[in-house]
Amino acid sequence: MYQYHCLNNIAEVGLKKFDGNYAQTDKMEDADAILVRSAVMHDMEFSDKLCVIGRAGAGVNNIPLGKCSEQGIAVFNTPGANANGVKELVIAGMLLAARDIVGGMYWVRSERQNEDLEKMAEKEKKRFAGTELLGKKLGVIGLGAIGILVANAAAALGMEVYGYDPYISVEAAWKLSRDVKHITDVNDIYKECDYITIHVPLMDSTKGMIGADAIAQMKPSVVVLNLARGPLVDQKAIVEALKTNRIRKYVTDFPNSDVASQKNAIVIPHLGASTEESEDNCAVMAVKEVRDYLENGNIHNSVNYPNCDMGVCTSAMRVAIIHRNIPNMLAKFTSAFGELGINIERLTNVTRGEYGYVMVDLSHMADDAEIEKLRAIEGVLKVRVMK
Ligand SMILES: NC(=O)C1=CN([C@@H]2O[C@H](COP(=O)(O)OP(=O)(O)OC[C@H]3O[C@@H](n4cnc5c(N)ncnc54)[C@H](O)[C@@H]3O)[C@@H](O)[C@H]2O)C=CC1
Ligand SMILES: O=C(O)C(=O)COP(=O)(O)O
Repeated sequence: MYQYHCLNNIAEVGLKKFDGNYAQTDKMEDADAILVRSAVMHDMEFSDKLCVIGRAGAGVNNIPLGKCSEQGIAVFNTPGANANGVKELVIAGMLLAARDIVGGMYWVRSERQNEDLEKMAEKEKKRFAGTELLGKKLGVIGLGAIGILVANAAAALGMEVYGYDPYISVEAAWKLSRDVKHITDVNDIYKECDYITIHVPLMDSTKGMIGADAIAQMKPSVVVLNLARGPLVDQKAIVEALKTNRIRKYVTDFPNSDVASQKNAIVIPHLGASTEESEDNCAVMAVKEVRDYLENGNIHNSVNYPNCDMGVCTSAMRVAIIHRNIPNMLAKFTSAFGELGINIERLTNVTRGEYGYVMVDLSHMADDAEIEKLRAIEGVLKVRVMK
């Protein structure tokens, strides 16, 4: 029986994918698996029992990846599962910035008892007028699951789309509309575009990517959209730009009081992935990944360990070993099984950066004392047994 713990609300349709071999626990220390959305895990301690963290979503900056890797805990996310939800909010964000729709709605509400409302609206509407998206230049920084959908949708709306992503995957490039102009210098986006939207993960290398230098190059009429993570945009620089009308609008999904206090900020309470569809997609995908890892040792969409798939185990026993990616590890494992007189029927060894992962299907069961011998090998971080 496996136990899982939820740090956030995870959609029911996903939790239902756990079968009778799983029970939910309120105690994190008892869990084999944790499911999480945006709860910040950096100060949490993890028990030796914990094997896997499933992030029902894309961003993993709330999870201490280094600590997890060192403790042999696999971390998964759900690539693309909420991308459409975010894309739709980005399009909504551009439309909300183009005309003062919200200001206009508040004005109507404030005058709702006025008998002359209909007539007054025709007089006052010029205060809320704006521009159209058609023909405007949109710069998309980061062409992953979300950036691609935004770029393609904007192109379909008649925008001239500039796309920048020096690390774009081949699969992503295939999905991109041929109308999107390939930009190799992000400064061209800053200089040329009427709308700029960022869709990169928050990492040390991307923190503050849009800062005072980038803003200084932008047109004063620019709308900057950040539905990726607050700190990707230097908060001091953007507040200053809003205060001095150096930019037209800042649309963000990440509220803080400095930004929310600015007249030209459109601030949303992190709703990008908060649609029924995205929540369901993420939960189902996360539970599927967690189950395949716990039951079969297979790794798909991990953000800290290499992918590995040996299907379902048909041998007497499967052993999965997370280890440091240093010389001679595989030889140590195979000779350990040899000394125990256990035949290896199938073996996969994959590595990613500092870590390696070995799965072996064995001809007969090893006992606990024999498995302990594997755990004692220097460089081994975690050993799991699946029968
Ligand atoms: N507001 C919300 O509710 C949501 C926000 N997000 C945020 O959006 C981010 C992106 O999500 P996805 O598109 O699903 O991720 P993804 O991993 O599919 O795409 C990220 C893209 O950024 C690119 N990239 C990385 N560094 C870059 C750089 N320095 N310059 C340009 N491109 C760079 C990568 O090559 C990749 O193509 C997430 O990491 C998360 O922080 C994601 C989902 C929901
Ligand atoms: O998937 C992401 O990166 C998100 O930001 C969505 O976060 P949430 O699951 O809505 O707390």
